Amino acid sequence: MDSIDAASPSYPPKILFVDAFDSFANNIVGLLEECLHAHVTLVHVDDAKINDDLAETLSGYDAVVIGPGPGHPGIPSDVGFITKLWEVDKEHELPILGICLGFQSLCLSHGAAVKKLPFARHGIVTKPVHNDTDIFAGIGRGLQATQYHSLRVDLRGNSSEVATEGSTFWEPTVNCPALHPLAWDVSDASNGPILMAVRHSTKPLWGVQFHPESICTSDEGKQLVVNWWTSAKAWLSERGRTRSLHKEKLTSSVGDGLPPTLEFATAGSSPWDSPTSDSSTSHLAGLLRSVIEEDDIVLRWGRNSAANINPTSLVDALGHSRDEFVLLDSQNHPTGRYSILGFMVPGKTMKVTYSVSDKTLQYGIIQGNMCTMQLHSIDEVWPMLQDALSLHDPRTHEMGSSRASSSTGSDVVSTGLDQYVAGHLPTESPFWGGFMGYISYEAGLETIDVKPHTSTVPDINFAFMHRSIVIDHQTSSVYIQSLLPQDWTWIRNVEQTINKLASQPPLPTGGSTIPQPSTPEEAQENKTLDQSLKHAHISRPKEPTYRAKVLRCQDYLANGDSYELCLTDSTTITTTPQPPLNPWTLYKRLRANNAAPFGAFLRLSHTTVASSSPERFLSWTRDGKCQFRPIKGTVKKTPLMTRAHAHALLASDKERAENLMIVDLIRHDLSGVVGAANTYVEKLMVVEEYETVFQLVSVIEGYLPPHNNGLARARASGSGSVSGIDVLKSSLPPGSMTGAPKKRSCEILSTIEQRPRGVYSGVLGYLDVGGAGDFSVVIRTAVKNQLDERGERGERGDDVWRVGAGGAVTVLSTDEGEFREMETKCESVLEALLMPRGARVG
Ligand SMILES: C=C(O[C@@H]1C=C(C(=O)O)C=C[C@H]1O)C(=O)O
Ligand SMILES: NC(=O)CC[C@H](N)C(=O)O
Repeated sequence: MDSIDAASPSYPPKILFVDAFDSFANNIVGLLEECLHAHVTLVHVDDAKINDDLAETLSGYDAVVIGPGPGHPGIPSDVGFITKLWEVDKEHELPILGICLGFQSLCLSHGAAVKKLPFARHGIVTKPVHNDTDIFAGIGRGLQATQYHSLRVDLRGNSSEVATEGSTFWEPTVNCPALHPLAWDVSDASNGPILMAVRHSTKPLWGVQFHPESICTSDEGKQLVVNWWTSAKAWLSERGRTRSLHKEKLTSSVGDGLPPTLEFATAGSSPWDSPTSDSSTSHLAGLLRSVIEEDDIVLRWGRNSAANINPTSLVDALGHSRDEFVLLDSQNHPTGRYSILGFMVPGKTMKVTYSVSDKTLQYGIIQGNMCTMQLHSIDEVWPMLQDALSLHDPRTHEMGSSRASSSTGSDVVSTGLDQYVAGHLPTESPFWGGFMGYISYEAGLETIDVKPHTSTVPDINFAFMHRSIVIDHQTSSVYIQSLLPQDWTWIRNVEQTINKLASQPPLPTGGSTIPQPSTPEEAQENKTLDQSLKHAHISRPKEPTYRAKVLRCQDYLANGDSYELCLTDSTTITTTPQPPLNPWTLYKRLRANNAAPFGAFLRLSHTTVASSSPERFLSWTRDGKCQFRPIKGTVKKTPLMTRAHAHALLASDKERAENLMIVDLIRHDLSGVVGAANTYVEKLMVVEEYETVFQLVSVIEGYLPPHNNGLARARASGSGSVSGIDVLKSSLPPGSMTGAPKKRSCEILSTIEQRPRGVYSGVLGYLDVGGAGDFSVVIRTAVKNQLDERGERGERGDDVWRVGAGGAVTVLSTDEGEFREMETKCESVLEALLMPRGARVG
């Protein structure tokens, strides 16, 4: 058998990373890659193959790192095969570093007790004391370390008689003679000293309770990892330990490779009865592509450079307000630069929906037959969407075009329109056409293998928009765009409408300075809206019930099952059929009273969404720059709440801890796809001001690696190069709506909330044919589903709107405080919907 000298400096270490389903694992992998240039293989604690053949697996590695995780090291399902690692025979022994749960498991297996802390430490940054030896050598006093734990290691074990043994901090106890304490947290008198690190006296085993990979752990965390590997290498060379080369790879399991079965919902002949002959193209993508008979995919577009148009006025002026359409409506914030409208075209637009509960995909061109496809999982949806987008990328066709005309490609003018601009696409426009719609929270749950409650709304709900209008509020430009052949008439009509609107006095744009409705029609619309809302029945979450749920969350937190739980609840507004409530008028009122950078109106496949979200989930540009903007930390605006006071409140341990946990979680989500080397935190916890609240916001960014970057690709999906859609699907549901670790937190929330969240807590936005995307987190939003649970219209025709709201529960929360926070968020929507336009104060 070939072997190599693992201790030789010329070989990068091969490290087996054992993940206990934590949401920080990829950050640790990144740290090992960065500090040690290590090749890291990530496996999960429940990996049956490794469990059965541990010794054999270990022979292919130089060292093992055991990561953090939810739960208790004494619970077999929480730690899986970790416990076996402490018992491997001498021949297969390897250096091991245990982090948090890994550390606790090491100590538990060597005689320590693991107990609940009186006050759990989640997202808290401490300065551990250490005596500068072993893996702490040369680290000095500068170490700041993030803690994420509810449990503590007690080297005195459970026995009270030995409580006085090991009375010095730095010596082993009678119970754990093999464990040498290396560091302590003595910052919190109510908890007393908490053990922060140990090493084994004879075996190459180390453990740390804190998280060296956290964004708030100082650079000394990296030094600690380097020190560990130096000691590990010394042990390996002393042992003459070599790893065998034929064990280089552990392959992850792949699907069964069966194609999905295709059925048609409607009997009889369909123009698309058979899937496309090109097997690399899905039927969905082929069907959509067949709408455009031309050979070339071309974006016809024009720009009006002098019109900062109100998008809602444009919808009204174009006469679309009662149709199905999607508006992404940005107001009042630098992040809300673009508003985007996507319109449906009979016989052309494709609708796509996916349902998590029966795993069916439905798609078809509107006014044509719908196809139903039974899928094995949601994983099959993404490549179909990707395919459809790629087939419509105008860049792949533009160069071969012979009909190039305008050399400027700029303003639409009244002559020369019957040509298209080739070789010159509007690169400043972030969307050229493509899918617009949402992905529900439950769809996100399916991606992380958590059983969802059955929801009545479609879980993926998109339409492929050939026609779109992009308004750049920063430059006051409007892009009118169509991927349909010979669509200049539409473009010209829109242009004329815009010119007409631009020549009118400006309409209100939102915010507290809004005047009363300016046109008689609008006044009438609002009057009718007031009448239908007058008899609306509002059912809010009950305070005692919600507060009890907060306390239940805190029980889970205290037990170590989660570090943060984003608890939510739902308020319903039921309106009577007469007079019918016009959702579009309702939305216009919402945006006027609660202006937001990621507002949206969507009417698509039986679902209506009126959103005033302040939060971007994820955006990515065509050249691959990804951005997450999680919000965590909320302070209500009142006349007495100054900016300075809000800053002070948002600088508290509680708010910063909430935010930190999500930043680390999102670094993990993003780096799992693009690699840690391409992931960075652009802004850490800055205060932003919105219509009714101050929020604490962080910005995490990264770059999609160039095509065929093996490392990132291998971790993402195992095939092809990575795209923004890979980042999107790997980051659902949004971390700011779940808590950390994501999977366990979602399972807990599902048992506490006992209902689906639906569109709320999902993401809403677009996937562009040129490869860009932008999605908000669906919060501060009202959602109406036209159908009841049986998929039928309710008997009396009542409309039920749901407004979800919640907040992150940590051990530092109070049940009353959390109830008030949920109420504040919910009321920001309810008041905006129910209050006459412009009546908001403060
Ligand atoms: C849960 C909601 O908001 C989320 C929770 C926040 C928090 O805990 O501070 C802030 C913004 C959102 O990520 C909501 O608005 O309903
Ligand atoms: N981050 C962790 O690994 C946490 C370990 C354990 N679940 C605790 O809460 O103490």
